[in-house]
Amino acid sequence: MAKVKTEISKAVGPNRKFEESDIENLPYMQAVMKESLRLHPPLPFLIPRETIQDTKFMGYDVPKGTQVLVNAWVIGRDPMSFKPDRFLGSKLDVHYELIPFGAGRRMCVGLPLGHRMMHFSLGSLLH
Ligand code: HEM
Repeated sequence: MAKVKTEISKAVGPNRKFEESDIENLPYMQAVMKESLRLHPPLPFLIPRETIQDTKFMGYDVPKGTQVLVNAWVIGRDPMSFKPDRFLGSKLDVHYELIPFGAGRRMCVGLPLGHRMMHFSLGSLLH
């Protein structure tokens, strides 16, 4: 928390409000958000999907019409320690590195908006 506040103080200063354009200059705050989403995904099972045809996946037969859930909560529990630095320098949309918004061609189309809203809210609060 102290590290994010210091970063915001340096980038924004005391004489104006936090602005959306400040987000790109706050790499540590972005890393904190990624680490928080990894450990606490808002949609722990993402969005349920259904197979449209009989499928063989990693040796398993998955019949047509099967509901498929991805347990992002469990996937994001390893490692358990809160260490934002692990995300410094990474991009949110890197394939399968971070999956609270899903992955692949049906991943969240609202990612850019959700991403901005979350960072803007957190940045404004801490500033
Ligand atoms: C923190 C904010 C959000 C999170 C964590 C989130 C998460 C997700 C997840 C996990 C999926 C399923 C992806 C998959 O199956 O691979 C999804 C799909 C979707 N999201 Fe979001 N979402 C967020 C914000 C938004 C916003 C702000 C919008 C719209 C303005 C939005 C619109 C959609 C739509 C339309 C889909 C369906 C995409 C498809 O099936 O092709 N989401 N979201």
